[in-house]
Amino acid sequence: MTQPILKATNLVKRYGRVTALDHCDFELYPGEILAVIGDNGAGKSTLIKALSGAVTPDEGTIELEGKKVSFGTPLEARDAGIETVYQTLALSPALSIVDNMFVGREIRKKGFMGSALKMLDYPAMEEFAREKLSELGLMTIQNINQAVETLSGGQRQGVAVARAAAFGSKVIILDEPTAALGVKESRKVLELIQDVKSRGIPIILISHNMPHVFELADRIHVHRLGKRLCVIDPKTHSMSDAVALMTGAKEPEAA
Ligand SMILES: Nc1ncnc2c1ncn2[C@@H]1O[C@H](COP(=O)(O)OP(=O)(O)OP(=O)(O)O)[C@@H](O)[C@H]1O
Repeated sequence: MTQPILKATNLVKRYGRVTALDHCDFELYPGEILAVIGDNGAGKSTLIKALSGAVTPDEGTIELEGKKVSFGTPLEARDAGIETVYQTLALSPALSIVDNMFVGREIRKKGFMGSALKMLDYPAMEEFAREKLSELGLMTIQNINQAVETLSGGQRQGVAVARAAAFGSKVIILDEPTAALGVKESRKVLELIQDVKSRGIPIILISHNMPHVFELADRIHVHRLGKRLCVIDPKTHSMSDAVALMTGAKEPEAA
């Protein structure tokens, strides 16, 4: 079998007397969409935070492309090629689309103007943003200098996913990408996720929306009580199987 691109073994994370991750294993394979499902409080967010450098696990190991990694901050994970789009979108509403795409990694002008005066190369940034948005079919956004607060929820999510796809060279993590969206907007974001997958970037999708999970996922990681209970194939399991496993109404052997 191919090597996982991202793998975690025996992750433990405790918050006082709460064990949010209880010897949890995880694998993401190249090119796949892996959904992570689980009841409220099962530990999905903590798992994703551990994989993306937002929390440091107390025990366990994480490997990216077969190499052990230990991220002290989300920035370190990002630099290693893991991009996360959080449910509470980390976009700055008052800034433009271009500015949001480049926050923290702006392109400087070449030579002295860039290195000493720290002047930004706006034309280059605009060109890059336009290219990335149009690659993902997001060019219905007319003006990339418009403030993000003037966009619809779906368009905002689109910008956040495009940013992740533009910079996330190895793994993209999407935390509830359709949670706040209407039917039409969700549809666009689902298509966008398929587009990102077709570019060969593997995706971890955390979602409570079973129809969306079953539409997109190649495999489904079922999380219960702080650990991976099982991985199911959406082609051979039903949504009610998944929910029963998630809630403990059913055990994996009987699934
Ligand atoms: N910063 C924290 N401090 C204390 N306890 C925490 C913290 N973060 C998470 N927990 C606890 O860890 C457990 C797992 O939480 P987590 O948010 O990972 O679950 P989840 O599966 O993502 O839930 P949801 O679907 O509701 O978002 C919960 O009992 C939660 O209360």
